[in-house]
Amino acid sequence: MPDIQFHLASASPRRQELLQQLGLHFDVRSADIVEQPMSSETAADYARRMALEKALATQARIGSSLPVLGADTDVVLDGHILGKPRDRADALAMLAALSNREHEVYSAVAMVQGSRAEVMLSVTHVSFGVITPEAAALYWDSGEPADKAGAYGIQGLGAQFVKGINGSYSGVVGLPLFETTELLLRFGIHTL
Ligand SMILES: Cc1cn([C@H]2C[C@H](O)[C@@H](COP(=O)(O)OP(=O)(O)OP(=O)(O)O)O2)c(=O)[nH]c1=O
Repeated sequence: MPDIQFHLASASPRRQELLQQLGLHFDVRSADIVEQPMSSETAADYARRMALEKALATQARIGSSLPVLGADTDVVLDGHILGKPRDRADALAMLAALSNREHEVYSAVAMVQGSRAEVMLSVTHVSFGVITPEAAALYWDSGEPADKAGAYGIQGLGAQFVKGINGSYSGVVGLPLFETTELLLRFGIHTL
């Protein structure tokens, strides 16, 4: 096994898969932080802050000199942040709000090493077709929405609601690979 190049501060299996897609070597050291927007904090500032806090919390916990990567993905509707649903009712309300409309997905990635910290943000516009209450209930029963921002997964059954996407597909799934590659390069980690 080659030496690891950095630590991933995330429990998200999607983020691990996306980094593996680029052939990177890393270990997983998930961060446990409070994920709650501050009053009057914009979606962009919140996503950036969460990605950075995840990276910093893991760096402080493990005390490694290697870079640490954190990320955060949020669905944003009319400026309101939709994180992961609390329960079934919350998920059904999110899906009803997203039905037949366009929303944005804010996906931030942060890298820290020593006292150095950099953050990048990707914003993607996603338009949904109609989601009937019956379809939303069946979708919840599939188990897919429970651990995903906005209560959907574009990479799974949720793809059937997606009429169009303008931006970063990997960003919607959980880690914008264009920005991530740029960030890794800035810390001397090459993907090619
Ligand atoms: C919109 C969308 C989100 N998601 C997922 C990506 C993220 O895992 C999750 C958003 O929650 P996050 O809080 O960004 O991440 P997480 O709690 O899963 O993992 P960690 O904090 O440990 O890094 O939603 C999808 O998988 N597909 C989608 O289409």
